[in-house]
Parts: sequence; structure tokens; C-alpha cells
Amino acid sequence: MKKISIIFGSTTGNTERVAEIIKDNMAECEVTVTDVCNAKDEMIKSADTVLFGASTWGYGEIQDDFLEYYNSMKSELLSAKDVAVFGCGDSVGFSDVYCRAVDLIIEKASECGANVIGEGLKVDGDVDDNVSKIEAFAKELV
Ligand SMILES: Cc1cc2nc3c(=O)[nH]c(=O)nc-3n(C[C@H](O)[C@H](O)[C@H](O)COP(=O)(O)O)c2cc1C
Repeated sequence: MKKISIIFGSTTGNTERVAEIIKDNMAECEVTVTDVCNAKDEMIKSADTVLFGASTWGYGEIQDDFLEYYNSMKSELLSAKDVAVFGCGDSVGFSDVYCRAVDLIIEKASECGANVIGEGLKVDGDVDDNVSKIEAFAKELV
């Protein structure tokens, strides 16, 4: 059974909700969802595919909890690992830096030698309006 580890940073719960919807759409995989504050190296080591999720705050900045993790991301752990990235943002209020956290994490994971899958999932505004997009993202990864 394919092992998937989802690690998210979320301030108001939107990215957490996306993580749960992804999990619910990965039937026949062993999926764990972990707040980045509780992330352990073992969660990466033991997974076939790792999903990182973070919202964007400030002006194009990575969500606070995830930022700390981002700064510690290293190739020893991520080299050759299959990684996909998702996150929430607001394209109306922040068109120039919409979901920039997703782009930054993809860039960092690539620098660490990860095999980044796809362009990342950007969830705009209300999570409820994006459920089918989230489901499609999840199903493509299994
Ligand atoms: C003060 C503030 C700053 C924000 N900055 C950005 C931003 O730079 N880019 C973006 O795409 N969304 C931005 N957003 C929108 C949030 O990313 C969005 O509300 C998201 O759903 C929050 O997800 P979370 O609950 O998982 O933290 C901002 C929202 C607030 C309130």
C-alpha cells in the first residue's frame, strides 16, 4: 500500500481542510495528515510521496508555522523523494503574490533534489468552491 505523508501549515484552518479533503480522496493509500508544528523526519523517510501544504500570508509570505519548517528543509531528507505541494490564497486581494508559498516550497523542494510532481495546487478563496479541483489533484497522485 502506497504511503502518503501530508504535512500542512494553516492559520485559519483552510489549508488543513484541503489536506483532509486530499486524504479522503486517496483511497487505498495509507495517508497521514500532520500539522507542520508536529512534523518529524520519519514522516518523510517512511513515505513514498510527501505532500506539503501552506497558505500565503503577509504579502507573499509562507504561513508562519510552515516558514520555520521551510527554513530547515534539507536534501538529506528530500533528495529523490516524490513531493507535491498545495496551499490556499486569495487571487483577488493578492493577485501579484497569489499562493506564492506554493511556488516557494516547490522551488525549495527542487533545490533539495526532490522529484516535484506537477505545478502545485492553488486553492483560491473559499475551500468549498474548490472541492472538485482538490479531489482531482488528490486522485492524480495515487
Ligand atoms: C492579512 C492577510 C494577508 C494575506 N496575504 C496573502 C498573500 O500574500 N497571498 C495570497 O495568495 N493570499 C493571502 N491571504 C489569503 C490567505 O492565504 C487565505 O485566507 C487562506 O485561505 C488562509 O489559509 P489558512 O487558513 O490555511 O491559513 C492573506 C490573508 C490575510 C488575512
